[in-house]
Amino acid sequence: MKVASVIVDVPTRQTDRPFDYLIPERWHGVIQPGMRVTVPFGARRLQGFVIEVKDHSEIEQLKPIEHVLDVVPVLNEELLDLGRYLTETTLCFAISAYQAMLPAAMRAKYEKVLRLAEEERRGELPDELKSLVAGRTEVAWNEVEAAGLWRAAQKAVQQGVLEAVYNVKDKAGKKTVKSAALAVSAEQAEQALHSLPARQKEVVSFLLKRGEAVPIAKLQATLGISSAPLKALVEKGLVVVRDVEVYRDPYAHRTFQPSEPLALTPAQAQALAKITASVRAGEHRTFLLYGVTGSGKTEVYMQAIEEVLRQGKEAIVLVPEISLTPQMVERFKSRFGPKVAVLHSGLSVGEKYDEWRKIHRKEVQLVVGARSAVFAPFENLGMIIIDEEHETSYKQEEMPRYHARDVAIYRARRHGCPVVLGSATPSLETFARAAKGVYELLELPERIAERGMPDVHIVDMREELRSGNRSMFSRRLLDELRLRLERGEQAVLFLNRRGYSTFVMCRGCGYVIRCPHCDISLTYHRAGERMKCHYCGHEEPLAPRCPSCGSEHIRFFGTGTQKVEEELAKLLPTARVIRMDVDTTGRKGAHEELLSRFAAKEADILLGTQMIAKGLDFPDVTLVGVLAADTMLHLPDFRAAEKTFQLLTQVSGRAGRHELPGEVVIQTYTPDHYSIALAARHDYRAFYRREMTLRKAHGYPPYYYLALITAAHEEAPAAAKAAEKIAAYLRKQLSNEAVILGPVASPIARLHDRYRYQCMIKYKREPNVTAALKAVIDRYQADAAHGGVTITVDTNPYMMM
Ligand SMILES: Nc1ncnc2c1ncn2[C@@H]1O[C@H](COP(=O)(O)OP(=O)(O)OP(=O)(O)O)[C@@H](O)[C@H]1O
Ligand SMILES: [Zn+2]
Ligand SMILES: [Zn+2]
Repeated sequence: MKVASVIVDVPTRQTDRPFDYLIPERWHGVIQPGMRVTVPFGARRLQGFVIEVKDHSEIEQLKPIEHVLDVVPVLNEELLDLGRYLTETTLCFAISAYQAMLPAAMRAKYEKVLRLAEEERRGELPDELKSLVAGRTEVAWNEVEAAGLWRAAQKAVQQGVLEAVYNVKDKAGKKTVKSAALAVSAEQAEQALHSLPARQKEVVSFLLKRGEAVPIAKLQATLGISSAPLKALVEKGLVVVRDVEVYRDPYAHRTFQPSEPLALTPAQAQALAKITASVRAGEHRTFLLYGVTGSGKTEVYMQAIEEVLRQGKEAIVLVPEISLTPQMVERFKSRFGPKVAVLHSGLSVGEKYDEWRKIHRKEVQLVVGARSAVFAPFENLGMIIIDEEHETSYKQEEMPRYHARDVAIYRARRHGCPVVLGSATPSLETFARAAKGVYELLELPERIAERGMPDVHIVDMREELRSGNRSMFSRRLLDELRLRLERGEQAVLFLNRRGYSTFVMCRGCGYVIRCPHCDISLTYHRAGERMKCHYCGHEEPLAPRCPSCGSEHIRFFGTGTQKVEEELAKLLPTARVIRMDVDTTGRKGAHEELLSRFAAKEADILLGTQMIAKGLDFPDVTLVGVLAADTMLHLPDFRAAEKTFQLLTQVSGRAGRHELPGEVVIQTYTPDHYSIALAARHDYRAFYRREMTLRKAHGYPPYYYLALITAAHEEAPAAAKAAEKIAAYLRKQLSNEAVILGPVASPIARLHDRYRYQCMIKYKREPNVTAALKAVIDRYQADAAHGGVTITVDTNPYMMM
């Protein structure tokens, strides 16, 4: 008897375990762990992943597997284990973990076919398949299944004669081109040659030389012929025209100048040597490459990757979605050409699937991609790089709530290879580990070519107000902008809109009202004119006057890019402005187009949000302006200061990266705040020390662990009651050292028509915590089934809302 353990595609607590199914005889030896199947489940038929194949089961009367969806496993053993690890550490359902590893196309509607890999290999097909395939290049999966040719097909796929392809129903793009190929054998074609007219002869010789189908457009262009000779050849039966699949290549219209490795600076060489030593030794290590902006981290990555490829291994480079700019992609494409696959959210479902398939079939050795690229199904990993490792987008905010850094380290340990975390502003967690020697610190303390860091001027907006300037532009920033226009140089203006507009700040003195217990900003609630702490529930009435200076200018903050653009048009009517925000970059390719217009100097000022903070490298940008440094500083989030420091440093880093020196103007109401003052001085270490002291004092990471539990329901009292019950239960289960805050209304108190309440656990050593949280999920999700309350648990929260 052969039995498969299957994780079915129903993300609920009750179904979150393997179910056993009988493997029918015809699939013995065919079904392997990591394949997807369909199985009967109650009255339904469900998809699922086979995670184990065994010889018997405790269960009697097993139902058989109905269909097999894959010809070869889509998840290898390592990824199956990784799924178990994610289930344990993030408390997700196993099915969510496995789904997260596959491209969306494999969850979408598709039609599966088996396709001949190359015409020449038709002869290698086993006889029974040969007659089924007959003259075709592909056959539907159902046909193979109906003919009972399972095993033969699987073997042919493993030998590379056939390929299993999911034809995704994708509107985004054509995936075939009309191509011409010889319809007869090479000998027959050569014999026919001398009886052909000149033009036709050229075509046949060309096809003979190429030995494969050639797109018709290309054929005609290369030979400079009309369609007539082709038509004639088709009529003679010497040539066939057919649709040939091409990968949807989002970069097809681009040509990449090949780039050569640069001669490294001593600091770069030293960092590289450490990394490559670890690659060659095949040992797992985690490096922190801490290099100031413009210090040449990318060059170190690229040369380290070269070593990995020389070893015959593969590499993954993770880049935050937001900095996966055409510029960044270009650098890797130029260096590594067709060896690179690129994965990011701008690709259509079909394009992503094509890139994934290149990896699965080992046609590429390098992946550059956003968070989920960490699951790239390489089997011989030689290195994983995480660029801008401090970015919070590496944490997924839905199930499985994984952090790419943890997944990278898990995989690298398994493959015996290094992880390289790179940043100019490492996260506190990471720098603390490097300081303790858990990670190895590699430093690039200076910019390339002895270029200095840009001069940063802090402008006190309270002073502007006092001098009667009510504009969102300070006099200093406006003067600097004018100067750039005169000199024909470029400027980048940054407006942070991720900020919340509900903190309460005095425009007179910059004072922001904070929770006395948690050291985070209080949030303003219009109902009842109150201010609340979203960690511990502390609340107080809205102050009519500033508690610090007595001013009545206590107001709420926040303005949009569009308003800034309008004001710019008034103040600097001759300036050509490109605005980049969610509104102007929604269309596919818009992002790229706007940036290339700026690069071509079709504009003087690039005005934008987060999306312009990173990865950009323009030679003529000599001024960076930050319009409101405070917005992020006062998020109700204990990482607000860290995020502010990182953002200011990254934005400033866009200035003066080439010959021309750069200047930065930061406008703020709180010029003395350490995160702003230290960012202006480019002093990461001082910031690190200062922030660590505060984290320790208030019991936050990296000194403490956090877990966030959120209960949501259409009715507020139901959500609140569930959160209360959970808090009470956790207080009983955990030791006195664990602090359980709340329940309180979440900062985003209502989402998708559901009210949200949360509790936060702060703990240091709490062996019981995973079990307790699992129990919470079990108990309250069972309740939820009738009550409608949903519980989410985040064991390493980054979104504190
Ligand atoms: N060894 C080198 N010699 C000459 N130029 C170099 C060298 N290394 C890097 N560069 C160039 O220096 C510039 C800055 O490098 P890069 O963009 O890699 O910096 P970075 O550390 O990634 O910066 P950021 O963190 O701001 O993105 C690039 O234009 C790059 O081509
Ligand atoms: Zn004040
Ligand atoms: Zn509080």
